Amino acid sequence: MKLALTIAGSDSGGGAGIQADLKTFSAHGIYGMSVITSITAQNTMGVLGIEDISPDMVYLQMKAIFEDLYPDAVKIGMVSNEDIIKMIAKGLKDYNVKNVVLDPVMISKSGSYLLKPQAVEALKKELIPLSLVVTPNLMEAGELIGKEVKSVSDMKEAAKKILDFGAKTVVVKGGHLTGDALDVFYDGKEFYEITSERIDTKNTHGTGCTFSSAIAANIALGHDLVESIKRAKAYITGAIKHSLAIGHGVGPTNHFWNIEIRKV
Ligand SMILES: Nc1ncnc2c1ncn2[C@@H]1O[C@H](COP(=O)(O)OP(=O)(O)OP(=O)(O)O)[C@@H](O)[C@H]1O
Ligand SMILES: Cc1ncc(COP(=O)(O)O)c(N)n1
Repeated sequence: MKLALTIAGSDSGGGAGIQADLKTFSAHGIYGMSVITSITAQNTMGVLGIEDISPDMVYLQMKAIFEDLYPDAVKIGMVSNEDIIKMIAKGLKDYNVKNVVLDPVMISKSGSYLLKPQAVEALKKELIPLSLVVTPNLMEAGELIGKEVKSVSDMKEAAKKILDFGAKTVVVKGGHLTGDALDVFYDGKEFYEITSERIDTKNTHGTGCTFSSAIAANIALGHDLVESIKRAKAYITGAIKHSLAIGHGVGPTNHFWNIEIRKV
């Protein structure tokens, strides 16, 4: 059995964060574990409140996992504040963690800050250098490099700059562009454009969480990075295609679409 860990925030509505990550791990046949950084009261319409977990408790969760159930890959999502970021970086170093997928979550689709704006520098300094792959969307890439990212050539320029912060590789996600859903992967040598059809739906809550945890799941399964990203892209495209029109706002991605039972 392969093991994967998500270090992220809880989404009570089940569409993003820890809940999306664990569903993604399960759908890949992987045993999922979690380190919760923050609890959000959230649904498809928005975030009602956020309560961060203490940095010591974040570290203790990491200790509990790394000293007993060492994961094959780790995904990091919402990290909320500078003290939590520093504690996660300490844990990753103390336990010599290598296969880290960092989704630099900053603002929810509904507009709430999931990372304090003043903590962006800590994220850059402490967590990016410990990551195998960083997966910013257009806005996050822009915040990281201090310049708007609006086109495929901007995405390539951003990927290069993010590599300079110490990431080993980067995927800049183009989910918020128009046209095909095009992401750019850069490994320091080659650029890859990863493209799928754009699905016409408003129900995209949790797409970034699902994509990054699918990359981690495929790494845990033993695939190389390019293959893991390709498989994760196929997975997120299916999860958006079958997304759920539930709740009154932006519905979530769906993880269990391939088994259908129909009375005939
Ligand atoms: N409508 C869509 N159709 C197909 N693929 C999409 C669509 N929207 C996003 N994607 C893909 O989903 C993945 C996640 O990208 P996106 O840019 O939505 O991330 P994100 O903004 O970080 O997500 P989140 O807001 O959940 O954090 C990318 O591979 C992107 O290309
Ligand atoms: C706990 C948590 N983590 C991440 C997201 C980002 O997802 P989205 O941008 O789709 O709202 C979220 N809303 N909540």
